[in-house]
Amino acid sequence: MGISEELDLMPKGTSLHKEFSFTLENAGPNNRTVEIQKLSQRPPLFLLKGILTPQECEVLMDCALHNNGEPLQVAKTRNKGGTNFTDYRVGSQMTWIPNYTMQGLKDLARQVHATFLPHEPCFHPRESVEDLQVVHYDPDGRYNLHHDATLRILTVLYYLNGVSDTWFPCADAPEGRFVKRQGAIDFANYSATSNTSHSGVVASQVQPGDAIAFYNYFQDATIEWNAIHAGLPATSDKWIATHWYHHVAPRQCTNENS
Ligand SMILES: O=C(O)CCC(=O)C(=O)O
Ligand SMILES: [Fe+2]
Repeated sequence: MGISEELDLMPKGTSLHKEFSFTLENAGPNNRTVEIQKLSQRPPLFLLKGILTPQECEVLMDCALHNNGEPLQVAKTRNKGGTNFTDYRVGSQMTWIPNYTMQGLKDLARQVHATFLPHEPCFHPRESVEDLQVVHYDPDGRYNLHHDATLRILTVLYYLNGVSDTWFPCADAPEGRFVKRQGAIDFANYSATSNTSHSGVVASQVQPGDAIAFYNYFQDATIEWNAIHAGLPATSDKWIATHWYHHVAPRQCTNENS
């Protein structure tokens, strides 16, 4: 389950290039060469330079804003009992773009899958990748520290307007850096504020159309807790889109799209 040997063995800080070929709603070139740079080993975290064009980002934001005429939903805030963290977004609105409704979106998802999950037994889009979630944060909106599990083995997060600042406080941290208690992580030492100095890795200074990809599980299907992350307070309006990939057990494979 999970990462290819090629991506796993890449030293941190190095890059490789992959060809992608898709067209989102006729908004951009078919072929593109994407630089994939490794930002950390634990979790395996990658920056994808220019996987979308700025024009394609506009198409996605526009689609999210006019989704069937429905307004974006305001994300709920849920207090997880304790004052240390709220496991939800603050100051944001979101919607979903079904993968089958936008030309090229399925192709994008399929090609990302082929690069990042080559060992998965098959690719059945309706089972292995969720629809595209598009989120808008107001200035100062944020997503407090959390882990994307369960079931989501790979997260691919597209930065649509060049505002990023996704923080991975435990990236490449020594074992035991985080504390896991009674099934929950103690996040007390990691408040997602903009004025602390940030340990680990912060995905920052991206261009519209750059993305990050990271694995939430080890190959043996145990959870990679070092993948916890937060969306730091947005410095201005922030737009992201996310595809979450799931493991598909072999018995679920069908011939369709496999
Ligand atoms: O906004 C960000 O930078 C992170 C978003 C995130 O972690 C999520 O949507 O699961
Ligand atoms: Fe997340």
